[in-house]
Amino acid sequence: MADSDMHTLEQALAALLADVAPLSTERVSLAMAAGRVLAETLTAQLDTPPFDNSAMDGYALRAADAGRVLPVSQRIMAGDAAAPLAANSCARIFTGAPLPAGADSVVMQEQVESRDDGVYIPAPLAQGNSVRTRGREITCGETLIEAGTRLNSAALGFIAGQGIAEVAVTRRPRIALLSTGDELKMPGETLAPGQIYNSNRFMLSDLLPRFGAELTRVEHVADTSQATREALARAAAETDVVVTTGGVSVGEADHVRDALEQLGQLDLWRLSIRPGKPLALGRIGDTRFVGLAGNPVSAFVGAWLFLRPLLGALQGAAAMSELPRISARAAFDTTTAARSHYMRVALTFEGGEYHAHAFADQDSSILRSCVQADALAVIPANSSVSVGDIVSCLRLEA
Ligand SMILES: Nc1nc2c(c(=O)[nH]1)N[C@H]1C(S)=C(S)[C@@H](COP(=O)(O)OP(=O)(O)OC[C@H]3O[C@@H](n4cnc5c(N)ncnc54)[C@H](O)[C@@H]3O)O[C@H]1N2
Ligand code: MOO
Repeated sequence: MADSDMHTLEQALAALLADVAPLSTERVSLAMAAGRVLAETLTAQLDTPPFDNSAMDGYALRAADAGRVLPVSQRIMAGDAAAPLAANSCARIFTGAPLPAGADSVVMQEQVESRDDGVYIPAPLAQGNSVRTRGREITCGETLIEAGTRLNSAALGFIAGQGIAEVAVTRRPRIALLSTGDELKMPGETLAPGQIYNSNRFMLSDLLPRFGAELTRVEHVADTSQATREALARAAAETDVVVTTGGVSVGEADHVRDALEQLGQLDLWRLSIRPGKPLALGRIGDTRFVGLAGNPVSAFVGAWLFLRPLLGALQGAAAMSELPRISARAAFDTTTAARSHYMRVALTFEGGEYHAHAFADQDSSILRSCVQADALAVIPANSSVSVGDIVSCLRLEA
């Protein structure tokens, strides 16, 4: 097959995402919602903060009363209900405590002088000083968080601040991870001559749940056409996405594409990208199929470039369709041929700009090149890059 038969990354992504609809929704308690994608737009149910309150430990008063000694008429802790402020007085108040009716400002305690008959509060004092007003963060009825947002730690806290205990989220995509290759053994087993350990299984078992997937089947498949076909059929029957590693190239033990074509359809094969050229996309019934190339770097990069957007689309998370992009100054030289190169780079920030440092050996079998990587520098096909050139980088953020 000629290089001209290869598909671009953009063509492959378009084919992969063309008809993906978000999965069904379920309600989960907020404690279980971390990393999930919101399936409803949440509306604020109350003003936060729900009442005017003090930003400081100090004294609450009418700003117009500053510049004299005021007796302390009450003491208000966070969690107390405050009585209205007595005329010509101030209230001892602590951070988060409600402002008493009649007060319009707070002075931190470091700025007052204690006297026998009260506290001297210096003038001038601005109305609203050190007061956090009701609804400053959000008011009842405003949009709290949009549907399609992946819930991060701050979002969970923000939602909790509204007293919301349960949210509707998209069901996690069920995924089967099948490794192929008779040369593979599990860590802990003894290697016979010619054998190696299964790296992809451990790498992807960690990575795919970070993209929101639930791994419901993880298994190894023997290199025969029958075993491959049976394993794909079993996996497709119970999952939303079947992912395989290895067996998609042109070797005599590469049975994955044949099995896929017998059970379903191959939508696209062979990409003009490095690493990951033999990547195969397809479907078995309603189940999506992604066949990652077996070289560990190819599987790693393929997961970031294809499985993250696919899992994002299945969860209704638009922001997952593309990795965040930054510009960086190359700290390496390179030249590409017919395939665009997704180089693994470590980013540093010096002199006001990012610098991309490429691991020296960028072969697709060298998983070590990914261990320190925090981005993929995208080098277009048939181009060259010299030290100091600006390159576009995709950040590896799940
Ligand atoms: N004649 C050709 N040969 C190859 C081509 C080609 O176009 N023509 N493409 C090369 C490229 S590029 C890649 S990438 C590989 C991918 O081939 P497969 O996807 O079929 O993968 P395998 O042959 O099964 O394995 C490739 C390599 O990776 C090792 N491997 C596989 N699985 C694992 C695992 N789970 N953990 C660790 N290592 C794994 C495997 O032992 C092989 O060394 O094909 C080239 N060949
Ligand atoms: O496409 Mo392969 O992943 O370069 O070695």
